Amino acid sequence: MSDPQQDREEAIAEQVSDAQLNEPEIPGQGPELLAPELTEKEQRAAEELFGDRLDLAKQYVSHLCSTGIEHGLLGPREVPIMWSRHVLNCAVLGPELTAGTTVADVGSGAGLPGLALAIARPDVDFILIEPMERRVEWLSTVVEDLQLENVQLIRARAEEVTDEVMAEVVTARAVTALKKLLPMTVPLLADDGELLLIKGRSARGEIAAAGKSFSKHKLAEPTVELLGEGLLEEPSTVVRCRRRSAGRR
Ligand SMILES: C[S@@+](CC[C@H](N)C(=O)[O-])C[C@H]1O[C@@H](n2cnc3c(N)ncnc32)[C@H](O)[C@@H]1O
Repeated sequence: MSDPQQDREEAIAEQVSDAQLNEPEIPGQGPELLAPELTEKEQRAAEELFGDRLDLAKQYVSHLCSTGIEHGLLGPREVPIMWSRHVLNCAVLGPELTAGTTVADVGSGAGLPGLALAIARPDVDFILIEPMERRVEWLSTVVEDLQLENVQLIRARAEEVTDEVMAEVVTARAVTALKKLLPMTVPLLADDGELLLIKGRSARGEIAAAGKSFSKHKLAEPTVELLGEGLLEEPSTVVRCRRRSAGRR
């Protein structure tokens, strides 16, 4: 039987895929649309997660809702839910990060979660890995416009940069199912590093389907956590998993 939540997640992944490029604009909702107003609840969450960098987050959302849609990175239907479903949903990982560490975000697309987190956590360095030229160009424009000094962009597939990227945390959202995602993300992790993978209710099913992949990749048992409970209308489901350090392998 199909899982409605999983169906919805797949729909989001599709909406942010290239197919969206060819989708006709919804009448009256063209790329000229400004960023949506925050609801009261979103405002509270955004203030807590972005603090004094909320204006930067608003600029990012404006980019997503205008040039991001023009460039086909997201679909116009995402505009009303840009804060809740996308930016806040990603920014809830911010408090989980440690100052002075490096985070690699695999398959950043429109910067989710990488850019949302780089805005929320200027004390953490981010490496955004994205193979598609058009997306990297857009990311580069936004990083420059927002003057983010803690972001490095790499145009490549994650598998191509295992020799140059080593991060304490690797993030990913809507890239692929865990079984395929582990071989893409684990080689970028430092010893004792941690995967923080934004998933939906399909998380436990994906963990089961990944079977022995976790131990094969020298990972500890994964946990499924809800982040942003009480803060977001819909908390984010995150699969957290630590790489065992060399001494403990
Ligand atoms: C559906 S989009 C999701 C984008 C973004 N993470 C989000 O949640 O909106 C998947 C992204 O993963 C990228 N991608 C696919 N395979 C990849 C790989 N092997 N290494 C890095 N990125 C990859 C695609 O180019 C695309 O931008």
